[in-house]
Amino acid sequence: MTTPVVLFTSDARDFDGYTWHSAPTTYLEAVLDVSGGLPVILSAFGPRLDLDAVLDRVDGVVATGSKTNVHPSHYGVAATEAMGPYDEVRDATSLPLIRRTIERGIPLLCICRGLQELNVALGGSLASDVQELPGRMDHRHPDVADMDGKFAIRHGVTIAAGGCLGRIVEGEIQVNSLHRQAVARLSDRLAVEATAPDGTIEAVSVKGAPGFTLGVQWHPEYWGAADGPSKAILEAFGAAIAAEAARR
Ligand SMILES: N[C@@H](CCC(=O)NCCCC(=O)O)C(=O)O
Repeated sequence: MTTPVVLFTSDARDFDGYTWHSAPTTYLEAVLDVSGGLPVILSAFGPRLDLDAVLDRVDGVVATGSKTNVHPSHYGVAATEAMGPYDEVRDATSLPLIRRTIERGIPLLCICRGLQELNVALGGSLASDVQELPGRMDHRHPDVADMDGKFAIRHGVTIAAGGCLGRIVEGEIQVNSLHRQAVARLSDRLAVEATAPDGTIEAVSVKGAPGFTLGVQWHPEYWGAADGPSKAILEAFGAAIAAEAARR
């Protein structure tokens, strides 16, 4: 069987006089090493892209995390500087990519910003600085310099029984947390798959989706091989992309 090919979203980052279309290596390596997919990064050229031309050639899609936030104009809210930073070329690529991937039944894994994009792409909205909302935890990463500290496992989430995620992991699991935005109005096309103790939606799936579709607010890619639930999620995505490769 040929190796499944997995498409990754990219961020537009300015460095050394260029704009780079890039994705963090942790997501790429987790899919390569745990899910068994060949990682390919999609350029963030938005409407200039023929998405079907690339989706004809892949077996899965990953929408990665990012420090940047989905531009609030995509969910009917006026943008402020405090709600940034933004990456509008990423939005212009990821949001239609997510919708078309779901329509075509191609396996889709959305992580952190990716979950937020999934909700917005399907008509939902986001809340900013959730740590400032009454009764909510601080979901931002710890104020430390090292990446292992930033991505440390540090709060529980309760998995909804019998759902897409519930068939992969059960009960309560421990996860890392590096976000200041979260789902506000959940798209009516999404089902809640996990919640944090403060009620923050931590995982979703697409109701009636023809293929594997999972969004998680935490980062299974970072401890992909070492952490049981993370590995189970990546392996379940691996099974879905392998089946897609065999079908295609
Ligand atoms: N920007 C959004 C999404 C957060 C996210 O994707 N975090 C992963 C990267 C975090 C980092 O490297 O600092 C939000 O803040 O909610």
